Amino acid sequence: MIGLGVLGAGSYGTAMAIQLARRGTPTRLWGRNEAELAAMQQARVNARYLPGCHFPISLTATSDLEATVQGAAHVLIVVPSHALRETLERIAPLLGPEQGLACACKGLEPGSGRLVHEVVAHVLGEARPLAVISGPTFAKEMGLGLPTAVTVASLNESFADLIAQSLHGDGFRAYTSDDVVGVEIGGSAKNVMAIAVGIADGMSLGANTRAALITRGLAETMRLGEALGAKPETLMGLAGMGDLVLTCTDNQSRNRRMGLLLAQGKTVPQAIEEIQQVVEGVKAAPEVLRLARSVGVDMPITEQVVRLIAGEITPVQAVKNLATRPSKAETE
Ligand SMILES: NC(=O)C1=CN([C@@H]2O[C@H](COP(=O)(O)OP(=O)(O)OC[C@H]3O[C@@H](n4cnc5c(N)ncnc54)[C@H](OP(=O)(O)O)[C@@H]3O)[C@@H](O)[C@H]2O)C=CC1
Ligand SMILES: O=C(CO)COP(=O)(O)O
Repeated sequence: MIGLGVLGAGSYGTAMAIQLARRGTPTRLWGRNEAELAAMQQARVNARYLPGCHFPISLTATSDLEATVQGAAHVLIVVPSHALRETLERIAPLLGPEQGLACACKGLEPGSGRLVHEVVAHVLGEARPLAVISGPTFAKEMGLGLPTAVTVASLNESFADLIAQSLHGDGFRAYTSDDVVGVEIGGSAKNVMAIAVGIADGMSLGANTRAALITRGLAETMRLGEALGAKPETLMGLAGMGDLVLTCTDNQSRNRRMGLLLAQGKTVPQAIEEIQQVVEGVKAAPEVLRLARSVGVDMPITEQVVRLIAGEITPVQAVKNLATRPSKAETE
């Protein structure tokens, strides 16, 4: 049985490590806070980020990065997107040539707008196998072992299979794909849409508005995906529509909760302070919009979220701006 090293001991890194270990994969979970990781290893639970989800026997929590990377056949990175480059730079001197990387970060690099696979290529080159993992997967439900499905995408079919097989089983389904860009776009854009839907729900705009935003959010995500070479069926699948619906409709989503708090008149820093975990859509929104503009794609919902986050408009103005757009063909 191969061993995997999971980097990032927040809610999702912990849930991923639990699932791998549950399947019998010897798994080390690395986090940067020495005291917290020692406490986790002792208590067999991540009390801060994933309370109530107990560690299987083959899971070890540690703050020893070198041992985690060098003791693993392959490495799974589950830090927030803004910490991806720093994490890659830290592990670059530790990685062996045969080690593959999987990434479960849902976002774009702040500032550069690079997709996850582009950041990896920029730091480590393109020689080693790379997979990206995405889909409708709230950490808590995964950690509790409730049925869940994800997409594992890689241009290297056998690496996608290997990562999928390491996770698959016990009610957890891992599907494979070769559409890395589609999976990355789906995972990044849905967080922006969840902020939009949270705002609308926070303003009590009703179920019709929610359904319209989700559907038109999917339409603008698919336009962007198409322009970047993604397959439409990926964006209609788990990493697209699946995750969009999940994140937009359930209050486990931190992005949706951000929208709900913005609708109450809270500022972005106040909402982040209240949520206490990463809210990827805040940093992703301007990058998604910039990327869309660079390929000539119109993303009106994303644009309103960007302007609202920047403090340029209020939730009421954002709704008015969307509602007063001229009529057009639905499939345009
Ligand atoms: N939670 C979920 O349900 C899901 C999350 N994801 C994705 O997983 C990724 C991680 O999110 P999630 O686990 O939820 O976030 P959390 O906010 O739960 O945890 C973030 C973790 O990242 C760590 N971290 C932050 N910066 C660094 C850094 N520079 N170096 C090392 N570790 C760092 C934090 O450490 P510290 O505590 O020391 O600050 C913390 O352990 C995101 O891209 C998210 O979109 C994907 C699917 C589901
Ligand atoms: O990506 C997620 C579920 O698939 C988690 O969404 P949030 O980051 O909005 O909590």
